[in-house]
Amino acid sequence: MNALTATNRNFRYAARILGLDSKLERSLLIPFREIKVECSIPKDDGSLATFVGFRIQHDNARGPMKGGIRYHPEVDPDEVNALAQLMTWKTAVAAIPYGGAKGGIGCNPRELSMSELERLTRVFTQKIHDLIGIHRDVPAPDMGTNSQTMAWILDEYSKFHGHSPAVVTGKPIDLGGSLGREAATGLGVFFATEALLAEHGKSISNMKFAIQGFGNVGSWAAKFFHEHGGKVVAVSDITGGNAMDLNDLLVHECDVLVPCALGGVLNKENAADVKAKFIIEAANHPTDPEADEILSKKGVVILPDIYANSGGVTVSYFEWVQNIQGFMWEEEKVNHELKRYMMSAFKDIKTMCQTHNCNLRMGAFTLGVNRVAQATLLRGWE
Ligand SMILES: NC(=O)C1=CN([C@@H]2O[C@H](COP(=O)(O)OP(=O)(O)OC[C@H]3O[C@@H](n4cnc5c(N)ncnc54)[C@H](OP(=O)(O)O)[C@@H]3O)[C@@H](O)[C@H]2O)C=CC1
Ligand SMILES: O=C(O)CCC(=O)C(=O)O
Repeated sequence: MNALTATNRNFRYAARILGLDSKLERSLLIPFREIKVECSIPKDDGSLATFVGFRIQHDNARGPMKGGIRYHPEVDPDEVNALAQLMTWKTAVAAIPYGGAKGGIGCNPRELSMSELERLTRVFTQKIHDLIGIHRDVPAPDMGTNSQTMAWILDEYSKFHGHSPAVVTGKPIDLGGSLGREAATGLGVFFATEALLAEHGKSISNMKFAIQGFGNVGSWAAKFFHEHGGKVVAVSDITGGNAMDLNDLLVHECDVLVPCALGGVLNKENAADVKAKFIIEAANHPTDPEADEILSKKGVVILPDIYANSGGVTVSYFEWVQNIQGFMWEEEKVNHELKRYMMSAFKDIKTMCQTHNCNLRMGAFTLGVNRVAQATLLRGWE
């Protein structure tokens, strides 16, 4: 199922549980603004290459829009739309004062040199600079982008608007980045997993973990599970897994499966074969609604993306706050606050699950959607 269809379906289900007015539902579903730009750059050999860049700004009722920028060959408007919408519910679940956005460029960063990536990032920034901003829309890294990408955006944006470190998060520390942001999504995944397992009378120690994707999120999550006595029995990146086929990892014998790469990897083709008892959605929308149904019938507990991977955007918020305060926090404080936010969101999700007698995905969706709906109603439409 297409990522947008799947995300809309989850939203509509949550809206029905909450009894939202249909006009409000429609207003929350339609993105605030969709930006599509042509990005042409000279390649290192002098030839011309043209890419398409997107920034979808989904909702700003609760604050400036926030979300990563992805460089990947499969980036398309529907996927970016879905990811932007997920950011709106995620920032609300995390109780941080932001809306949601997401961006991306359809390109293969592995096939571009550093100088080509820099030119592409600068051209994209030139095309969107007047639509992003510290109190408008604040990008961050996602798949295929990193702190260097953010440094180029910051530099290009600052040429138009003056030095503006808070316009992006996930920056290098030397440019105003936050201590702890690099590890934050993985650390948040760890805190979230710890909270879920505790609910089931279990702990990280001695549980077997299979991790798909070994980039920023997957590698940090694996490190934290390992350091706390978890057994990481399988990992994979795009080139393969440790002694197994790429897709076999998802159905590998383990207690906890942690997808940390692309969306839609758990679908009706493989869901029945999943052996894990717990799935921690560190990636965005890794589970198709059809797989959701199959897995829940099997009794698999799924911790949804809009909570499980919210550690990244939470520490992005701390970075933005530090930039605005002009004061740098110690890493201990960042991690302590991250744990506090993750625990508090878990408690709020559980309350929604009890109130509405629903699973964790709908607990998180109803929590996020309700907060955004309330903010929208309070602001009004005049
Ligand atoms: N970075 C962040 O702060 C946040 C990221 N996320 C989500 O987490 C996920 C991962 O993001 P991030 O770690 O930043 O991205 P990275 O680009 O750092 O890493 C992605 C990883 O996935 C691997 N990969 C790509 N395709 C496949 C595949 N088909 N099978 C197995 N592995 C694959 C890549 O392999 P290779 O290196 O070989 O290309 C790489 O190891 C995404 O869904 C993202 O949206 C969510 C919240 C915050
Ligand atoms: O750190 C951020 O602002 C956004 C992270 C992100 O893109 C995500 O949570 O999916």
